[in-house]
Amino acid sequence: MKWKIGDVEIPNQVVVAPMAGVTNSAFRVICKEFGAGYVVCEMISDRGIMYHNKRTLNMMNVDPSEHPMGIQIFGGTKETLVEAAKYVDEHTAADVIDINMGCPVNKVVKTDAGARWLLDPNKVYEMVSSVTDAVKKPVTVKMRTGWDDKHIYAVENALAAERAGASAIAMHGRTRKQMYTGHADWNILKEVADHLTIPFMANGDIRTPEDAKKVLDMTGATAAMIGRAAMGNPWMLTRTEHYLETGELLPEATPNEKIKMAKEHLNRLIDLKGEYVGVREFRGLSTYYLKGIPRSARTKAALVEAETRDQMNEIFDRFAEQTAEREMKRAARKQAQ
Ligand SMILES: Cc1cc2nc3c(=O)[nH]c(=O)nc-3n(C[C@H](O)[C@H](O)[C@H](O)COP(=O)(O)O)c2cc1C
Repeated sequence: MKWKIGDVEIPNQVVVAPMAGVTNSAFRVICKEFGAGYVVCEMISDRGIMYHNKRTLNMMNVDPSEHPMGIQIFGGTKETLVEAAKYVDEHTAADVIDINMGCPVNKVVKTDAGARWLLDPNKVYEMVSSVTDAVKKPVTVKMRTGWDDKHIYAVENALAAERAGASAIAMHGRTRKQMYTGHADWNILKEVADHLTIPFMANGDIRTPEDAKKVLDMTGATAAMIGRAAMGNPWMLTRTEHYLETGELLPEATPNEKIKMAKEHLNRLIDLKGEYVGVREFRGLSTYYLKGIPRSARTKAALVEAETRDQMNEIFDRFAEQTAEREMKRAARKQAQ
């Protein structure tokens, strides 16, 4: 099902959540190739943009195959967010500007950024309207449900952003205090979806294609925003898109497919950031590709210590051989029975 953020057409209901250290351009392109309708970059500091920090500006490079995509900014004051949004509007190829109102980490909320905004719907209105007034691209906001269970202003904050001219809202069904513990509360997401007239992306704990269908049916959200479940598993996006369209569940990727894709992801990250940084950033991501594959613990431990592309590739190749051998032995045993 197609939908729109402002005048930007999104071809389906599968959205990849912004994830720092994960949704850089290398991974976003992969997500697009695996069927995501819309992707959001990792959060980018408003001050980094204002001071033209080289690393920050590099984070905003957009590959032509990524569209439609959003660039997410975070910051603690209206003025700095407006300046950063204007920069994204005028100097980047992003289709959408997203404002982070969900980041729970101390370092961020201490500067009044991220989830700190959630404590005051009036401030949300004021800041979002200043941003929407200043830019041409559609503006969206990604929120959590509230600060803690005593300060849940999910509906108020979402409506404030809508009144302020936001073109869509995404909401993670946890409070700031929860961080990543407990469960995402899809009931609150339903309440928000019931009140909004602009498109709404439901987020939190969508782990399978069936979960995506369930959250869409239950909340009436426009799209399902998927974060952790896509890490090391872009097939989750293809499978979800296909399931939502047809009701048919495609098979999961085989270990061999996963290893091949991991190597491809590593190559693309190195193309983007060079071998030294690419390998180090891929250490943490590499293990997600092996999640759920039996006897991968030692391989994971080796990957997080690898120093070069060749070392990583050798580790992956050795593991692929071992897995294939085990598979052959199992098949032979089965035939002998
Ligand atoms: C490693 C990681 C980095 C994240 N970085 C961001 C970020 O930069 N901006 C943001 O709005 N949310 C960020 N999030 C939150 C996700 O976008 C999402 O809201 C959360 O993971 C819940 O969705 P999930 O259950 O599908 O993972 C991050 C989450 C993870 C796991």
